[in-house]
Amino acid sequence: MNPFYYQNNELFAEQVALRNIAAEYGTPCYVYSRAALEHNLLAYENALGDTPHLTCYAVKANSNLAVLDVLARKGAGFDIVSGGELTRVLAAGGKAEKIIFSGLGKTEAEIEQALQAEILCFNIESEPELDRINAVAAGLGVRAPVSVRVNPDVDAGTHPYISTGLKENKFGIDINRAFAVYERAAALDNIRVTGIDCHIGSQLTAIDPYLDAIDRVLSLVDQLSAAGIQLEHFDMGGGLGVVYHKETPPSPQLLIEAVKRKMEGRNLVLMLEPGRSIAANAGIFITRIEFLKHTEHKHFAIIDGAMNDLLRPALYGAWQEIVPVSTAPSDLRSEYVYDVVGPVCESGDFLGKDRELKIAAGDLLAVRSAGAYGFVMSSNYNTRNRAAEVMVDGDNASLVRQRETIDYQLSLENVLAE
Ligand SMILES: Cc1ncc(COP(=O)(O)O)c(C=O)c1O
Ligand SMILES: N[C@@H](CCCC[NH3+])C(=O)O
Repeated sequence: MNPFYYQNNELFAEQVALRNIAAEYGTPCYVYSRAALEHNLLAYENALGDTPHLTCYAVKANSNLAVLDVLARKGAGFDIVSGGELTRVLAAGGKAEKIIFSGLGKTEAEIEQALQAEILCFNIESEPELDRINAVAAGLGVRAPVSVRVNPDVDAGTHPYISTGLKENKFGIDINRAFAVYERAAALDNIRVTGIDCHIGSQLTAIDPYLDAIDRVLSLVDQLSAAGIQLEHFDMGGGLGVVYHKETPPSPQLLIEAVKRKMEGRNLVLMLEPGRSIAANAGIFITRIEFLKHTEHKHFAIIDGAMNDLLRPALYGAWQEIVPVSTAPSDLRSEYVYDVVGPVCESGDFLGKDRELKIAAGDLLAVRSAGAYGFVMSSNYNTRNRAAEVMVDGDNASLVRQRETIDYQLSLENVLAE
């Protein structure tokens, strides 16, 4: 499903022209489609069918309250990595019993907050973390439900910065060490061992790395079972890729069918942590061209959006499609191969390089597939206000996060008394 389409030379989000959103809420601005979010979650739910499962949306991909609310209403669980994300999910109506807590640096306060909320499970990533959770649970007089995130040493075949399942990565517990950790965990008074987890990376475009990882993890599940440690769930993580450019990722359906075959005959609830594959193509980023700058060597489109708004191109050299919001014929537009750059004082501040565009100053551009790891990775670099976020639902557009103001930014800071 693509909720962003052209009609009469105008780019729409569902039934709302992006030009109207820009006029009302200004630019730069993120726009999300409710229907696409729901559709993307349902793709997993339909593929899982009556398999016992829980789809836990990875909140880090896009944590806007309206996004969480839309997914919670459709029954999603949530994968969180901080106390802040826990607060967001609960504020958006997510159910504590459908929350799993991932991440490798959980603080005592975060653990306590999650235990008090009675979340479903902690995915632990180290032995000191296990001990910390045990101690905090003891202080509260409860048993903490725990699953070990195993690092299966599988190459996910993705960008090195977002590959997580190799032994040199900081994530998870080495699969060769995991058995001993389970034995220790099972013996702790305030820990209840409930599951096993692995997440090997993000933007995966092939099924095989998942299946390799699952084989390794299931063989550990069998060893544990033989030793009397019975697990209730297997969490396969997230990571399924989307189409940004020429990638050909499998659909959730294909992936889930292959995973279900591996899981056949096992009495394990299947858990998932998809982020990007739910949010990325449900969002678009709109920005206005301030100036066109033509030099002897290059043509630049200087826009009002920047790396502080959408970091992926600068951080990973990521390619995201950039299209004009209006394609109406106009003699004012000049056609060149442009670098689309922001006003931030860094040469790495670009949203796209070498893009063939027919544009004029004042035009709006849209960056596709920006719903995941877009706004959430934005910053105030260069004292820029973070962008507005808008959600479209049919023919209605609502502001779901107001543009920051300079007063707001300065209100967080103080000067010394003298
Ligand atoms: C533990 C964990 N779960 C889930 C995700 C979500 O990944 P993705 O957005 O690629 O589906 C991530 C990010 O890679 C993660 O680190
Ligand atoms: N931030 C990354 C994905 C990180 C995945 C988190 N574990 C991206 O934009 O592609």
